[in-house]
Amino acid sequence: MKTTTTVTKNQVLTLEIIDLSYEGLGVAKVDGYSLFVSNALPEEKVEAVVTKVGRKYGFAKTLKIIKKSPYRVENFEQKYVQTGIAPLIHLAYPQQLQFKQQQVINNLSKQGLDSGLVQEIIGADEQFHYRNKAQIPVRTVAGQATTGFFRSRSHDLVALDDYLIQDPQIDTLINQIRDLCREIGLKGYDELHNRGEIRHIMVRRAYFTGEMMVVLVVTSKKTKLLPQLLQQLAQKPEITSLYVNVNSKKTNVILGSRFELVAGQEYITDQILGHQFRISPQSFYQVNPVQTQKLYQLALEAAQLQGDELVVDAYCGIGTIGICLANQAREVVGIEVVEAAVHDAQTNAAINNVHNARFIQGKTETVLAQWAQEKQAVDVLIVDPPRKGLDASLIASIRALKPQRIVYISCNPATLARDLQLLEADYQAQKVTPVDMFPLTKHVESVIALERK
Ligand SMILES: C[S@@+](CC[C@H](N)C(=O)[O-])C[C@H]1O[C@@H](n2cnc3c(N)ncnc32)[C@H](O)[C@@H]1O
Repeated sequence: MKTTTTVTKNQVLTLEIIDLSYEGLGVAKVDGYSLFVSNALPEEKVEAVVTKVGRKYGFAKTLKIIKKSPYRVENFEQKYVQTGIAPLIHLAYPQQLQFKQQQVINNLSKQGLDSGLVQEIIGADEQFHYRNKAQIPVRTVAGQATTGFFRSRSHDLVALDDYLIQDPQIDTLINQIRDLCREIGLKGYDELHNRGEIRHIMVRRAYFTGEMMVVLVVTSKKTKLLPQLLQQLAQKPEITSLYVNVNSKKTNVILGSRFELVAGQEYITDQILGHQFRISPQSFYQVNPVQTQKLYQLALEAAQLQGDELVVDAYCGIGTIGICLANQAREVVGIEVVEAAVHDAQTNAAINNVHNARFIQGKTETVLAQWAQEKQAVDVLIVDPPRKGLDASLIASIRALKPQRIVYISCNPATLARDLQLLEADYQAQKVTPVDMFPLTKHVESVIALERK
């Protein structure tokens, strides 16, 4: 039951932060009411002065925190919160990390797992401008093509020039393409009437080589003014690869199924841990190139390879993890559902002189169910699934295949905890290491080593 109160205006209260809750804000309880304090850590004590007392029950209606916040939320930053680009911008970086670490701990605890396994989160050196990929909507605002981000849970475009977390060279290129659309008279997409010409601009920039890929998502290839834009972009030396993707459907899905190369190469090339990787427009590629190397290093350590193992790299994308560890294993088999990514993986093995890796196109759950039936031997299994985690049937196949070790790379602590709980009868988690791949957002990645009991 809530106790009603005794506070008076100007009274100084000491708020004891008991938890990090809503979007990483510290929670303190005063007279049974929750108060949220930014930039505070659990067990911290924060001084606050009562500025207004609620009339009905006399509780502290507004409080002013006396401790100065190390991070100010200024007006211009609100748009990065409203658009979901940087929902944690109100938190100083150590508090962001603490929030993310707590997410992993809370999810494990909820499933009755040992949260003591959670190691200190690996932070990033760069909080801003780290993303190597952007998919930016183009709409017509006040009669001209405008680029930006949608306000959360809406399709109202907030116009932006600086996207805060993207590579600044990507921002520059997007702004240049937007300006060219304005000059030429190309219109942004009108989703209500399924009209207009340019729907999205997708840009990827390879961090280590500087190569850039542009995909213009258009409503029709026959748009009269489109060739003018393509011609101008084809002359830009910084664009290594230029594609058009046609999406004529009335849908929220960004990309259509058809990609047409307009100029340059079919791919861009980047490097990870000294290996070269070609990336096609349809393929998944990690978005934070600096943190990716730390993530993969952890995965390689967790695999503890001796040189004679058959390693399955499930959900392998363009083959990055398998190729980075191939020289420590007998054989690597990658499994990936997207055909273009499998082709990239095969090419990537060849250009890195990796001869003991092969890649299968298919769903991990289907391929490994077949392997389980055939009683094929797997020594080490690496899984790096999308946010929904592992399919229930895949868990059953893993238990039948009995790999000695599993390395689980997860981008969603809730599905990770669910899956660890399902594997618990046969596998002991050794440690769980969170990695901050996406500073300023609520997302957290983790690497987990599991050993067969
Ligand atoms: C989180 S990404 C990881 C890719 C890669 N390990 C990396 O680090 O770049 C997940 C990948 O799994 C693929 N994928 C999604 N569902 C799949 C499934 N059921 N079976 C195999 N691959 C799948 C996606 O296309 C994507 O390439």
